[in-house]
Amino acid sequence: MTGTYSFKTLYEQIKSQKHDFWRTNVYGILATLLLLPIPMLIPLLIDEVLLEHPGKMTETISAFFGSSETWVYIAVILVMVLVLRFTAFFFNNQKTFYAIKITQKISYLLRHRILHHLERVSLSEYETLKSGGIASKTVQDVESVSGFAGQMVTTLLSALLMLAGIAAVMLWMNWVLALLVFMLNPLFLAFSRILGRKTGELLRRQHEAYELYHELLNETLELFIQVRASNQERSFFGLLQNRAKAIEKASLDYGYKASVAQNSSTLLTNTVVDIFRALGIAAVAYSDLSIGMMIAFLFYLSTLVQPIQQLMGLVISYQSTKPALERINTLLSLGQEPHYPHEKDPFKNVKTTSVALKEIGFAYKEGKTVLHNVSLKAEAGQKIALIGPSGSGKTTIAQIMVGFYPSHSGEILYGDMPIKQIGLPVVRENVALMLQQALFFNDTIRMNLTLSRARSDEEIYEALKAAQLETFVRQLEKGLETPIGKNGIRLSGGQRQRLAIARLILSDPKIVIFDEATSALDNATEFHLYETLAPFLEGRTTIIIAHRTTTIRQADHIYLIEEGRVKAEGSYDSLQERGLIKEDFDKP
Ligand SMILES: Nc1ncnc2c1ncn2[C@@H]1O[C@H](COP(=O)(O)OP(=O)(O)OP(=O)(O)O)[C@@H](O)[C@H]1O
Repeated sequence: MTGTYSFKTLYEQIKSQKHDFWRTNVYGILATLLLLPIPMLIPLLIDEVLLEHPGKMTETISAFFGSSETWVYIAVILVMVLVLRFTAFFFNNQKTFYAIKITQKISYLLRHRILHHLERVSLSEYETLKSGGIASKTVQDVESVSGFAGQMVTTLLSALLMLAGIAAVMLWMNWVLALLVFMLNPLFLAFSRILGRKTGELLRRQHEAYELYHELLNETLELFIQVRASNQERSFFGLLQNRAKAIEKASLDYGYKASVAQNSSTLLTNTVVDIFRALGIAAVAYSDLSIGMMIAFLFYLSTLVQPIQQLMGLVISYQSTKPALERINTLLSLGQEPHYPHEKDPFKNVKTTSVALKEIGFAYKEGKTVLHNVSLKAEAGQKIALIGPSGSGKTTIAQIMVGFYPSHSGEILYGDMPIKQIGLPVVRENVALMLQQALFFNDTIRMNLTLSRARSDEEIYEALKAAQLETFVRQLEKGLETPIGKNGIRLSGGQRQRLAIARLILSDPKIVIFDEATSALDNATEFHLYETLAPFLEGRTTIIIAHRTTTIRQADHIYLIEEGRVKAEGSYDSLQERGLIKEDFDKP
């Protein structure tokens, strides 16, 4: 399911719901056919009853009911009209039900497609996204597109049929007037295209204003503490106020002009109806058109307004759906992670495995190489450490190991098997990357530990114990069900890191990569934590990225990374002898 979404895709999706599509149309057609004769029935009574020109209708009623009383004619026709109207009402409701079903299905399919695409979006493309934009695209724009689909399903066929039916009846009544009426139709549609283009552009601006507002609101609330600590509330909320004002202006522009467009089309159609009313009276005065027929003709003329306005509305919303589709396509055209087939499994039936990078070259942006021919290896069960100054490329190496940025040169091997034959989901299932800054859901301790996987309380407490957090959690009134707040705000920095470590233990990976994962702890706590973690890490390939000498001392082998290159490697003692280990790499 790749590629962009177009009107053709929309059409295919409507078509794929064949049964509901046909039900909508059959009910629509039935309702239209039932409503079609209504405008003619009562006016015919004028000619045949009031003006005493007996015709087919009165003859049939007399033959059927054996009475020529005026009230019988009126009552029979009234009952017929009411039966037709109520049955059409029932069919119209059925039509609406199936049309809404199609519309909602299209909304769902479209959201499903966007979410499916986002699920596998490449990290480099993800970094360009703003969450507010995604929210408005997946909510407002999807609604616009599915709303248009619904409008098309309900109105297109029945409006055309109604138009054709009324045209036929009017031609039969007075072909000159009818032809005049129908010659005006293209004018109506051209007029609505112009209106549609104008309002479509204004709607696009309104959506853009919403998107800018959502983006900033999301970020400001996300980083609220930072904003407050920097005493920048006034500036951020000031900017938000400006964006709220921009929404007001864009919505006023769109709301007003869309309503003017709507009123203009009503005005145009009403004006035309008025002109034809006058022409109808002229036709009675100067031709053989009867009064009853003229009234019927005028009723049809008023009825004609409905399908014409429906078609005009469709043309207008086609124009405003175009920008919504364009915006949705900006999401659908984001690059995705490559799909590597799962041909080999180096993690199967082993406790751990080796990991190696072979001549990795990588740039986030073209021309700005971050890694130059980096080669390194951790044998199965070995602990290696990556050290080096800030910005030298250590985190990038860790992220490349788990396939976050696949557009690199060189090879990544697990158990001597290339990552391209293992598949990214399998690698991530078995290799845990502990981030510098662990991220948490605004949910309970349990959910943040298990990430919704099924785990027993016993397993969870065991992991908490290994991460030295068991006593703390047991003392909490709600225990594992305690909510930790937005990004774990109700926990201390150290508790957050320990929670992340408990999560790691619970996921039982074959390889662990610590990217400065314990940097928020003080020296003694960190030392103690690695000591506690020792049984868990024992025999598991471990890669530690750290600044502190206490952390890297436990490594079997150390790589010194500088400016994206492996500058030196060896044991802690050998590097120290060469004067390559500094207590703090960021200090000159
Ligand atoms: N997502 C990104 N997009 C563009 N450039 C990036 C991105 N992430 C990192 N960089 C750049 O790549 C270089 C290496 O960064 P990296 O985070 O790998 O360094 P590091 O050695 O882990 O640093 P630190 O010790 O401070 O965490 C830096 O110049 C950084 O600015």
